[in-house]
Amino acid sequence: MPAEWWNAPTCKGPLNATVTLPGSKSETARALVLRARAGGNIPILGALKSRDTELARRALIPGTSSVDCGLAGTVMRFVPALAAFNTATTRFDGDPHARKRPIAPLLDALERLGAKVRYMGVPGFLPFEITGHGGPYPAEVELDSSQSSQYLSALLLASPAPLRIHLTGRVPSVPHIRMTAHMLQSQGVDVQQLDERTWFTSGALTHPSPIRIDPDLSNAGPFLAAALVCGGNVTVANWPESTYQAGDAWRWILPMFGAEVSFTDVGLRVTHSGGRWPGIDIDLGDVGELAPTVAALAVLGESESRLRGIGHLRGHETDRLAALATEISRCGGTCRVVEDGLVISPGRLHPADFIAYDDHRMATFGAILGLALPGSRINNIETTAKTLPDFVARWDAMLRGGRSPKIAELSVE
Ligand SMILES: O=C(O)C1=C[C@@H](OP(=O)(O)O)[C@@H](O)[C@H](O)C1
Ligand SMILES: C=C(OP(=O)(O)O)C(=O)O
Repeated sequence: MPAEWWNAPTCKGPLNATVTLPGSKSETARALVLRARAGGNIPILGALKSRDTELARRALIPGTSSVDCGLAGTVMRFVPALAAFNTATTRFDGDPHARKRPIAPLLDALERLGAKVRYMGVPGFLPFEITGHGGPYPAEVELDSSQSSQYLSALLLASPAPLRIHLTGRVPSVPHIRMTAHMLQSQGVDVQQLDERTWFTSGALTHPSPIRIDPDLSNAGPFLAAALVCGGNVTVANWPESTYQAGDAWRWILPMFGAEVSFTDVGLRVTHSGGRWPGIDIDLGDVGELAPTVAALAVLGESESRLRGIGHLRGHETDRLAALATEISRCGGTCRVVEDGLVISPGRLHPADFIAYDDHRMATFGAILGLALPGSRINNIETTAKTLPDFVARWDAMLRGGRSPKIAELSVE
């Protein structure tokens, strides 16, 4: 456990802040894969630079034979799919917990498409080697998509040839699949959902075109949640009018906790009288990555909350259901893990030393609770750099009522 503990700041009064956020992790990961497929021939505007996206950039350098996935689901799912359609052998490994994240259903599908997979540790998990072949490839493949939407995104993003994908499980995180389809379509690929269980891609990128990345709306969550905990208002700048990001769901989730949400000239503004709201009953199956932030608000609620549809969070950066239950009880709340989610009840809350589990969203979960529980600390707050560099500076600026560190110009790469 890191020796460094971060003293989580508390609310000093109602907020009045504007927050700027860097680009979406999910959009950047897809853009980097598409650019690699186009031989580097796609300009990307406003890409995120964080641990996950730097790992993706390195993994996608032509000729790479050994890929460090870190703890990035996007790297450990998208890049093996690319490797299966190339003729070399590529080795994959990652952080200790990445070796526990599920991937076998995707690798099984890649084997059915002709790739050779050699597990070098526990079968079904990192580390492994993939040897691709130059085709021709089968035109259809079955995929068990129940554990992660990233398996289907990976096949759609990587396939160079027409492919029908038959899903044998329920797919979580549907907006992420739609984001994949939309970004492929913007490069001239014909991607269609043929029926509830079948997807089609035409494969070839026929019209490589520039990609613009919007701010990361999932990472907007903790900042917007602060407007509820402290009262006042927080505006996240440059909120897109239309988007496939999961975090756009904050617009309907936060009103369930009594927040007012509106668009201003600057972005999305969330206003709340502060500190009191009822528990909620919510299916987060489409937007599971928002669950830790929703859970933090549920802990502070005045009645029971149920977070449903998120059994697959057991395979995220950590087993998030177990981690949330442990951390909620650490600060005096009550949390029961059920098959598809969490039941959170009010308790006598007190400050706590929250553990981040190398999970950016568990770290920000602790930061939200820290606002309300003076004296709380979080170990390894730096783990937020997985998707949000400068989290602490942005959090402090928000609490001071200022603007976040400026993102001067959206860089083009
Ligand atoms: O494709 C993506 O960019 C992602 C898909 C989702 O994964 P799961 O479907 O595994 O939850 C999401 O939770 C993750 O943060 C990012
Ligand atoms: C599940 C997440 O990430 P990953 O892309 O590593 O799966 C997340 O960011 O909440």
